[in-house]
Amino acid sequence: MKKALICGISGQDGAYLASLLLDQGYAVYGTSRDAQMSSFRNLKRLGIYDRVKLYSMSLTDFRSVLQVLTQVEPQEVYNLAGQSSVGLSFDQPVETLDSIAGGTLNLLEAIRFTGAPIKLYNAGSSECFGDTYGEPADENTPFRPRSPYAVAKSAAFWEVANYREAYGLFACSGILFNHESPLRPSRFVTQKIIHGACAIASGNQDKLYLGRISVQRDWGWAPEYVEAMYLMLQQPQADDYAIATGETYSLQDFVKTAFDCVGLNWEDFVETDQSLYRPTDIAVGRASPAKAKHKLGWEAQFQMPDIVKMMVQAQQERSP
Ligand SMILES: Nc1nc2c(ncn2[C@@H]2O[C@H](COP(=O)(O)OP(=O)(O)O[C@H]3O[C@H](CO)[C@@H](O)[C@H](O)[C@@H]3O)[C@@H](O)[C@H]2O)c(=O)[nH]1
Repeated sequence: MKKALICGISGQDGAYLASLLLDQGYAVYGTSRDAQMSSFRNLKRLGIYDRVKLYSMSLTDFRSVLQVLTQVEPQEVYNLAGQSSVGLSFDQPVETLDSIAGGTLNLLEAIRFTGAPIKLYNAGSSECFGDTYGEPADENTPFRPRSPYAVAKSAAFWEVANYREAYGLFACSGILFNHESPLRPSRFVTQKIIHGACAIASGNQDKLYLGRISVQRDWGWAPEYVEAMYLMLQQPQADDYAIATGETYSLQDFVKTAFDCVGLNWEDFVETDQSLYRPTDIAVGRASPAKAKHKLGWEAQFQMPDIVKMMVQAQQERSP
C-alpha cells in the first residue's frame, strides 16, 4: 500500500486531497502544527477523520519534519502547510515568510537528508504572478509578487525548482489560482459572501461589508484542484503546472451571482469598507491552464456560477 503524507491536512485542500488519496487506495498520514488541539473539522465533515493517521509537525522545526518523515516513510509528500491568507500576510509578514519559505526549505532538506525517493508536491500560488494586466499567466510568466504572502510563495517555488535541478529531487509546484468549496473559511472572500448572502436572506444579518469588488479572479472548484496535485506526482518527470479554469470574473459578478441565488438584489445589501482594502492587491487574475490539460489531461469542469450555486446549497443545508 502506497503511503502519502499531507503536511497541513486540516485545511480545505488537505481534507479533499486526503479523501481523494484514500479513494485511490493510499494509506494517508497528515500533519498539523498541534494535532492534539486541532479540531480537524474538515476531515470530520468529509467523514474521513478515522481513516487518517495524524501527527503534530511544524515545518519551521526541522527536527519535527525529519521525525515524521522517518516514522511514516511516505512515497509521496504534499506540502499544503503554512500561513495561507494574503490579507493576514500584511500584518504577519515574518510568520508568513518563515512558515512558507523557511518551512518548504526544511521539508526539501529533510527529504534530501533521508535520501529516500520521495515525490514532493508543493502548493504554489497564482499570487506569485502579481498583476498581469489582463494577460493570461502560465508557467513561463515572470513572478512579480505584490504581498508578503506572494513573496514567500515565490521563494518557495524557486526552492523547489532549485532542489529539483541541483539534487534531482522529484519535486513539483502547482501554481494554483483561487479554488473554493464549502470547506473554505469565511476569512476568504467567497465564503464570506456566501455566508453573508444566506444570513441576510434568512433575516440574520443586515449588510455585507466588502473591500474592493472590482478585482477579478479565476475561481475554481477545490475538489477537482486536488486531482491536479495528485496527477503531478504520477508523471514520469517532475514539473510545475498552472492550475485554473481559464475563465475570469469580477468579484462583483460573484457577489451578484450569490445574491441572485438567494433571491436578493445585491446592491441593497453590500457596502464598501475601505479598511478591508489591501495595501497592494491584484486587479486581474487571468490564467492559461493549457499545459495542465496537455500534459496531465486535467481540465476544470466547474466555473464561478456553478461554484456559487454549490456553495450556497451547502450553506443552506447546514443552516436552513
Ligand atoms: N478576504 C477578503 N477579500 C476581499 C474582501 N473584499 C474584497 N476582497 C478581495 O477579494 C480578493 C480575493 O481575496 P481572498 O478570497 O482572500 O483570496 P486571495 O487573496 O486571492 O488568496 C487566495 O487564493 C490564492 C490563489 O490560489 C491562494 O494562494 C491563497 O492562499 C488564497 O487561497 C482579493 O483581491 C481581496 O482584496 C473581503 O472582505 N475579504
